Amino acid sequence: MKIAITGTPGVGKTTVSKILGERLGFKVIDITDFVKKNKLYKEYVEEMDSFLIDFEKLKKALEKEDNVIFDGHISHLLDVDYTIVLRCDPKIIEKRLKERGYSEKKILENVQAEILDVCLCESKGKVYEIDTTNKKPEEIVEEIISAIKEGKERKGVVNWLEKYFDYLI
Ligand SMILES: Nc1ncnc2c1ncn2[C@@H]1O[C@H](COP(=O)(O)OP(=O)(O)OP(=O)(O)O)[C@@H](O)[C@H]1O
Repeated sequence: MKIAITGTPGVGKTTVSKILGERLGFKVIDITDFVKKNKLYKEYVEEMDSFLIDFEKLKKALEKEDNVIFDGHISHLLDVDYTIVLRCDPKIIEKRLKERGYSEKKILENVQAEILDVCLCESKGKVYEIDTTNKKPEEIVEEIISAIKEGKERKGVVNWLEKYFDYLI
């Protein structure tokens, strides 16, 4: 089984993926690290401080993986059996990315992406969305395991637009 753990940067993907991998005995692949290490990108985009990923090369490089968790904010674009979309209050994401030393511009871009449900809208196939706000990582992992066991699908659990509209203007 291939599971994507996706969501806005700072939402808690890596934290959750590590615990989930231990619980399921699955390998965890950090997609950003994997792309950099294997040079699966077309170019580095300076102003965005990010890589333009070569998706065909990336998918080919991952196609033989099984019993694996793809941890990354674009993992929902890969060929997976289940996509778990983590959500979190944009204020918390903003605080976490500030603590990480991101630029104001990059923080705003990511907070806006969370408000606009970007990862959720791009996710296809079996999707289960979780609002992780004020939940412990272990709690989130339990919810993921039971959702996958029961083949549950869920979208539309949060709506940040009304509360945080000011971040978009
Ligand atoms: N459920 C949680 N409760 C409290 N803090 C959390 C939780 N999940 C993650 N964190 C904290 O939030 C920060 C970001 O977590 P993490 O690195 O897992 O996010 P991420 O989505 O993988 O980010 P990125 O995509 O940028 O790698 C870390 O400091 C982590 O300790």
